Amino acid sequence: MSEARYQTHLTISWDRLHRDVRTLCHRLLEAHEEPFKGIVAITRGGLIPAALVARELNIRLIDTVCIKSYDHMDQGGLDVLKGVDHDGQGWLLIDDLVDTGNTARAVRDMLPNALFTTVYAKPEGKALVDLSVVDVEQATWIQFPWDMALSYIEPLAAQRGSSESS
Ligand SMILES: O=P(O)(O)OC[C@H]1O[C@H](OP(=O)(O)OP(=O)(O)O)[C@H](O)[C@@H]1O
Ligand code: HPA
Ligand SMILES: [Mg+2]
Repeated sequence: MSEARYQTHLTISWDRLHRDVRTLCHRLLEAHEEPFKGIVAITRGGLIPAALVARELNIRLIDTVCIKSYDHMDQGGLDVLKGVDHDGQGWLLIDDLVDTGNTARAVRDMLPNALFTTVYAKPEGKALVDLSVVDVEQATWIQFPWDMALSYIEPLAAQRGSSESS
């Protein structure tokens, strides 16, 4: 599957991401009194939310499941590079988003007893996670801040001038 299935973009700034992760942390603290044994971050996208959650929930033990599914917008087969040696009981599992749910399904099988959270969730995968913060439409591509850079843009009047002269 590729780019063609995405019709719109949702651009997430660092500020927005930080706010959405803090909302996730509030919900975790409200629902779970027992401290987590640690965090399992799903690389690479889960690493940044995992660091922010670790700070808010005062968690020092962080492990990873290393898995790759997409090459930019092109979805390929799942490539699991590293797992963990437990079933997730008492652990918090974190990814940036769930889209088709392919990654979530594979990681669920590896850690069936972890509490699985993502910051963003699309409908096809949402039921696979225990907790997510922001619902995003299936046909929307989420642009994360680590995949973007600030760049110069022409003033509107100059853009109009160039379109009128062409
Ligand atoms: O629900 P799915 O359709 O499986 O898509 C979601 C997964 O895809 C992305 O990871 P990706 O494989 O692009 O690797 P990355 O985290 O290293 O960017 C994202 O970080 C999720 O892990
Ligand atoms: O919408 C998305 N944005 C970034 N990475 C992704 N990997 C799967 N879906 C997405
Ligand atoms: Mg990922």
